[in-house]
Amino acid sequence: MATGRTHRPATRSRGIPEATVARLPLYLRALTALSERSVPTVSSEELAAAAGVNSAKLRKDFSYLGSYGTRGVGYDVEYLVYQISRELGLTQDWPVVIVGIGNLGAALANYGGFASRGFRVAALIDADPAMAGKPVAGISVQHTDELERIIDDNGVSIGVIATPAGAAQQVCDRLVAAGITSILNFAPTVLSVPEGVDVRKVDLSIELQILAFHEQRKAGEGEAAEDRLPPPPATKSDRKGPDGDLPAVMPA
Ligand SMILES: NC(=O)c1ccc[n+]([C@@H]2O[C@H](COP(=O)([O-])OP(=O)(O)OC[C@H]3O[C@@H](n4cnc5c(N)ncnc54)[C@H](O)[C@@H]3O)[C@@H](O)[C@H]2O)c1
Repeated sequence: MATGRTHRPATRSRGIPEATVARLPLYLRALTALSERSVPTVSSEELAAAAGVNSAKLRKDFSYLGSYGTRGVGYDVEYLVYQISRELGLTQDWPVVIVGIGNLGAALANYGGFASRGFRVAALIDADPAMAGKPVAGISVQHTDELERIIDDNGVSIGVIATPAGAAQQVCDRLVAAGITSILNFAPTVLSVPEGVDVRKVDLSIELQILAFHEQRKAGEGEAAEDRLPPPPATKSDRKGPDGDLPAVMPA
């Protein structure tokens, strides 16, 4: 559910548009589910439906990978899993540091989905001296004083920021100065980074606000539709007797 933009031009060096890159994880998730069910091949329509993407778009996306499928057979599931994983750089291990081990940082550290996708949590870092040495998800939390050494020792290139918003830019600057070139930011603030550093922002409250907008529109459409409807015809129960309740449809 990552949202936001990377600070990158619209196309990558190998000519794959950023929008295609953003859909590759969706295909990969759908393909992994098929692979786990030992499904050997899949049509573009089936895969598009499973990934929630338009099938013409999917075929165009796969053409960037040089994958065209076989007419009448579809795409080879295992090979596509490999191709997309390779394209996304998931065939290698990516050590990740999480900075800010509060509610969110601890939940992220405990999330098993990172490791299974090639993202190994190499270190947990927090500014609170009382946290230092405490085990979270089986890893001992280290103090921010150690940040640069930890990144260097572990060859980390991806940092996750889960600190309060007020601390995020300063943490980001230190991560970048220490050699981090990709940041996943959960703090509700916009980070400034130099050229060549990618930032992805995850903000659940923004997602909820977008849903609220759609809910409001649906409610508005419902009310407008009701306004357009002619009044329903009076039924027997509407026409209660003189000593009953008021009729729902008043006589003209
Ligand atoms: N993106 C989302 O959808 C989402 C969801 C929930 C929370 N958040 C955000 O995530 C952040 C963390 O939320 P939380 O509920 O875990 O907060 P929290 O208060 O439980 O944890 C914050 C942790 O950051 C540490 N910290 C503070 N300054 C630091 C610094 N300079 N360097 C390193 N560590 C530092 C604190 O010691 C604390 O352990 C907040 O910015 C919050 O708004 C985002």
